[in-house]
Amino acid sequence: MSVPVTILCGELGAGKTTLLSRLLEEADREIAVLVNDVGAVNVDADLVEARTDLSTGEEVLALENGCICCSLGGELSRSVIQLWKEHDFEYLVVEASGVGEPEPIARQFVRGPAGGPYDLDAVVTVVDARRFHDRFTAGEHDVANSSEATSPAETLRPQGPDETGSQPLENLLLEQVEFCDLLVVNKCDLVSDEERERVVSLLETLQPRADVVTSEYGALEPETILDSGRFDLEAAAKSAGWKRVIETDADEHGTGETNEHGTADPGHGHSHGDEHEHEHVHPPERYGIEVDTYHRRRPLHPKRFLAFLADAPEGLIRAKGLCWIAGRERQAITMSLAGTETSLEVTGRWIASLSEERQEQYREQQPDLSWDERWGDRETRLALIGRDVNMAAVKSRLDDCLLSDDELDVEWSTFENPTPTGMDETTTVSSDGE
Ligand SMILES: Nc1nc2c(ncn2[C@@H]2O[C@H](COP(=O)(O)OP(=O)(O)OP(=O)(O)O)[C@@H](O)[C@H]2O)c(=O)[nH]1
Repeated sequence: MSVPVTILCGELGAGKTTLLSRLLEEADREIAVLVNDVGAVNVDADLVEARTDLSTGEEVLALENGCICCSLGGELSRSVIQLWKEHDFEYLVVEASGVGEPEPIARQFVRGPAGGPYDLDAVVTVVDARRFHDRFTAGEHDVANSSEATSPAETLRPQGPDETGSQPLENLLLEQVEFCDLLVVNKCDLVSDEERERVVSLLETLQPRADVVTSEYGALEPETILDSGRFDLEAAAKSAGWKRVIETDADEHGTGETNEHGTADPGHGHSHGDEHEHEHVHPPERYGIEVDTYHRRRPLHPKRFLAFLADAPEGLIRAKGLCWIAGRERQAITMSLAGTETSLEVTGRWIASLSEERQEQYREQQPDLSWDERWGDRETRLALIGRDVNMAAVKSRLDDCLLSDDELDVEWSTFENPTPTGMDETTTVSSDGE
């Protein structure tokens, strides 16, 4: 029988090790642990080992070569298969590095060789309630003095992949939230009841599919974490709140031409009574959290768009989707804004930039593909999630970034354009003035 696995994610210091130590103390079964910590390999392993009854401690295995997600190709699978062959245990917990993306790790247990002996039970993300609150839901008075506008030149940071991947930290944090089955809001002793509720509410918007539990020092019943049977790769891959918002928008407003600028302004894609409604989706007015979409079929001016990102509206917590930037007629660029950081990454190619023949092939395969006579599939379609933010003003500022009629007629390649060109290339922009 395959061994169930729980993957434990969360930012550095969120309380993963604390939770795990309690789990090992309280669970009445043999649990093996795979620990991986960037730059501090073994520290956690020692800690966990010291707190468990395992006589040899051998069941705690540390990946020596750094980040799980960077050595995914082989080492993770090899390690867990070796562990399974050489030891006798009933459950495996993988404590993922605080900077890893959970999805590739999860895939190893579903599609990779580790899928044989193991069965992924759940991906659990631990959130530091205090830090999450301060980072993403701070009220106006908290952020008032951090809003000095900075020029894009000062804040642009082109990045390549390094040991933390190519993503800014806040983006990774939200990706860990958006790809999981259970969210543990830890360190609740450090927030007020209202702050806690605000965090929970925001998490439910960012990730409507996950269950949310709160804790202090990771004090949870083992059964909350283990044997939940929650994991479903397809559902997890589609579950991020921003993806649902975009899908609902596309479903409701179709794919065809809309009004001036090709605007498909959907209002709120998640209102109650909507047939696309899912469990946990809550009224937008709760704690001032709002969800909206932005859809235009007109390119963004690179410089104005970057200036907007460098001075992003304070209440905008999450914005994600594809953008069409003038001068990048081939590159479909994914914009991912998380808190004060935005990454722009080339994640594909517009079909409209392919040969006629290939375009036809693609369009036959995707009959629902949104297609414009003039621009093909090029468009900007973003999900917007914010708190106490004037969404109409956000969209109006985005509209100011679109090319004017006059600009549509000039050569777009003459625009100064620091946005990425190559596949997987990323440019990051920070709006916190750092
Ligand atoms: N106040 C408070 N402190 C906590 C809580 N949970 C954990 N801590 C403390 O926070 C610090 C970090 O906790 P860890 O469990 O090591 O966090 P981690 O997520 O494993 O951190 P990394 O291994 O660095 O990724 C430790 O000093 C813990 O004692 C909590 O609920 N409240």
